[in-house]
Parts: sequence; structure tokens; C-alpha cells
Amino acid sequence: MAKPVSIEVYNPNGKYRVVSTKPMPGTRWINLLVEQDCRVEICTQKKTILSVEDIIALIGDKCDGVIGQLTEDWGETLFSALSRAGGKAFSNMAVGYNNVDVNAANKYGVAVGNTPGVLTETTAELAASLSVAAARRIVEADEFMRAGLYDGWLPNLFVGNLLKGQTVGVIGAGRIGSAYARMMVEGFKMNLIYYDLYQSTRLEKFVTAYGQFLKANGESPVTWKRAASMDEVLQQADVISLHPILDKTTYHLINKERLATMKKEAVLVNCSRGPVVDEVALVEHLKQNPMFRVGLDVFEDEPYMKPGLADLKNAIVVPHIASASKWTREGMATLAALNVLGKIKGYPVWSDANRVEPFLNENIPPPAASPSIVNAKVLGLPVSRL
Ligand SMILES: NC(=O)C1=CN([C@@H]2O[C@H](COP(=O)(O)OP(=O)(O)OC[C@H]3O[C@@H](n4cnc5c(N)ncnc54)[C@H](O)[C@@H]3O)[C@@H](O)[C@H]2O)C=CC1
Ligand SMILES: O=C(O)C(=O)CO
Repeated sequence: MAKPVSIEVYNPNGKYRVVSTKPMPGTRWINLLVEQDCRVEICTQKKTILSVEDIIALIGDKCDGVIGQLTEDWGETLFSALSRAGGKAFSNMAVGYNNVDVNAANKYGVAVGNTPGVLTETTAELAASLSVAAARRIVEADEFMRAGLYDGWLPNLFVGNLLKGQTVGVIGAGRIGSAYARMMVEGFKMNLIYYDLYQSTRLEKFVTAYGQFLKANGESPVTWKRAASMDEVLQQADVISLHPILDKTTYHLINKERLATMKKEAVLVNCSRGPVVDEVALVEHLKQNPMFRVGLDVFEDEPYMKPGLADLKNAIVVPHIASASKWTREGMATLAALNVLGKIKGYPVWSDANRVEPFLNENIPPPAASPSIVNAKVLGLPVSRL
């Protein structure tokens, strides 16, 4: 029998019951739901990762929709519980939805939402920060300073890598990968090599135009290349950032053999999902190659790190904070709430999940649509003409 879970309630007499498994930043998302006759219940349990049992208790006997988190296991058990409670909508408060079994949701006719776009630049900025921090050994140097070890400037103290003129490699040049590529190319004048299943024409045009601009101003132009294989990126790039989705094709994309093909002084950044990298192999590679550096936001067995990783000076580790800017997190909450609300109210699905800005403007009411439902096609949901 599941234990009772503590909750905070807004608009107790609302017609539709919407549950959020976590308190989320901002109040706009709550107001938008309340204005549309929802009773909003927020789980305030002091437990970071809720179990399936906890969430079943939250769903209860009547629940129209749930906003959940990427740490939760949304599979057959939860979708059948939600369906039994009359629920038709679930939204992850995340763009990645590898924690969701979409086939199970389809089986129960539950719409699955995610939150693309609003976190693109924020996540890319963290990947860029990790790239610079790793290349220039910023965290190591900070620790050294705080430990009182600095006793004067030295020619060899914390020498790292110059980024300008080097090659940045991007694996998964979708929304975030492309934004990161632009930052590194424009900010540090790096050349680009990328690998994706699809061509990123917009990114290529951007780098071409920027290269022409630099040339016209008497500087060396930057270049781009779409690699025919991921291995080409790994072999040629000096800084490599991983931005694919996590699925069967990207699990352990970076493994022992591939690490061995990378440059000895390369920087590897992962702000996608932990299992994209074989973390045990990475720890071994970092031990063997002290000038190889990594910046990691995500881990294979979150919240844990593989043994040995925390002891390595050539690894920078942060706790899955890539999307953690106030604007982004409030926007993610808004998109997740509107995904659920849209389905409850029978609104259509927004036609372009890459253009969610109209939902984020606090000065006007949001469009009457769900911003991003990943299984809209399978469920045959209507698409907004706006
Ligand atoms: N660390 C964090 O806090 C965050 C992590 N993420 C992760 O980043 C991922 C990407 O997000 P977006 O850029 O918005 O998604 P997106 O869908 O725009 O980009 C993903 C790209 O990966 C490519 N891809 C898929 N399989 C591939 C393969 N086998 N090899 C190479 N490329 C492949 C796709 O073609 C696509 O272009 C999310 O799915 C999520 O897991 C997203 C936001 C924050
Ligand atoms: O959105 C995601 O996929 C995250 O990892 C958190 O922002």
C-alpha cells in the first residue's frame, strides 16, 4: 500500500484535477491552470526522486493530467494508473523524454508532452561554459587558489588549450547542438565539424556567413564540415560536445574504442544524457590520459558517479544543471502545464514545436494549443492552424 504523499493545493474547487509531481519555478504555470478551472495539486514530499508507488498515490482515483519529471519512470504501470483515473495527458518538464515509454502512453491514449526550445540557449551556454572551463582548467585552478597553494605567477601554472582556430565537434546538431556550435564558432572563432543523421543547413549557412564576415574584416575565416561518420568528428575535433537524444542508437556512443581514437588533449563535454557515454571506460581513459579533459552535466547512473570519477582533476562535474536558468525553468514549467491543459481542454497541438515563443510571452494569453505533444500523430490529435 502506497504511503500518503504531502501536497499543496491551489483552487480546490476546480473542475479538472492536475497533479505536478514537483514544485516548479514561477507562478505563471499555476495561474494559467487555475484560470482554466483546474485544481492544481503539487507534491511537496521531501524526496528528490519519487517512486512509481509514490506517483500512483498522487494520481489517486481521479486525475485529468500529470506534470512529471525526467527522474521518474513513466511506463506501463503509471500510464495505466493515470488512464484508470480518467487522465488523458502527461507532460515531462523536460525536452528529453527517454524516461517515458511512449508506446505505453499510446496504448492508453495518453498524450505525452515535452518542453523544447525554451531550454536551447540555456543548455548550450552551459555546454560552452564546460568547454571553456575544461580547456582552461578553471575548476582545478579555483581549487588550487582556495587551498592557499598560489604563491606567485609561473610560466607553467595551469597551462591549458587555446580554442581560437581549433576545431569544435558537435554530435547531434539539433536545437541545442546547433546553438552550442554557433556559440563556439562565433565566440571563439573555432572551425566546425558536426555529425547528425540530418543535415543542418541553417547551421552551415550561419558558419559560411560568419566566415565571410571575418574574411571581409581581414581575419581568418571559420569553416564547417558535415562529417560522414561520428568517428571523423572524434578524430578531428579538439573540443567535442554531445547533444543527441538518448535512444538505442546513442547508448554508449562514446565507448573505450572511440575514446582511444580521440586526440590526447581533446575536451569532451556531455550535456545530453549520461548513458550516451560509457562512464567506466571514460574514467579509465581520463586516468590514462591526464591532458584529456571532460565537462559532464549528466551521468550514467544519476545521481551517482562511477567509481573514481570524482577523484580526477581532469573531470569537471556538475549536477544536471544545463537548463537551470530562471527564465528557462519557468518557461519549461509553463510549457509542461500548457501541454496538459491543452489536452484536457481539447485544444489542438501547436504546429511547430520549434517555435514556442508565443506561449512564453507573459504579457498576452498563450495560444489555445498544446505547445509540444510527442505522440500527437499516433493519437491522431488535431494540429493548430495558428
Ligand atoms: N543536460 C540537460 O539539462 C539537458 C539535456 N538535454 C538533452 O539534450 C537532448 C537534445 O535536445 P534538443 O537539441 O532540444 O533535441 P533535438 O531533437 O533538436 O536534437 C537532437 C539531435 O540528435 C540527433 N540524433 C539522433 N540520433 C542520433 C545519432 N544516432 N547520431 C547523431 N545524432 C543523432 C537528431 O537528428 C537531432 O538533430 C535532449 O533529448 C535531452 O536528452 C536537453 C536539455 C537540457
Ligand atoms: O530538458 C531536459 O531534457 C533536461 O535534461 C533538463 O532540462
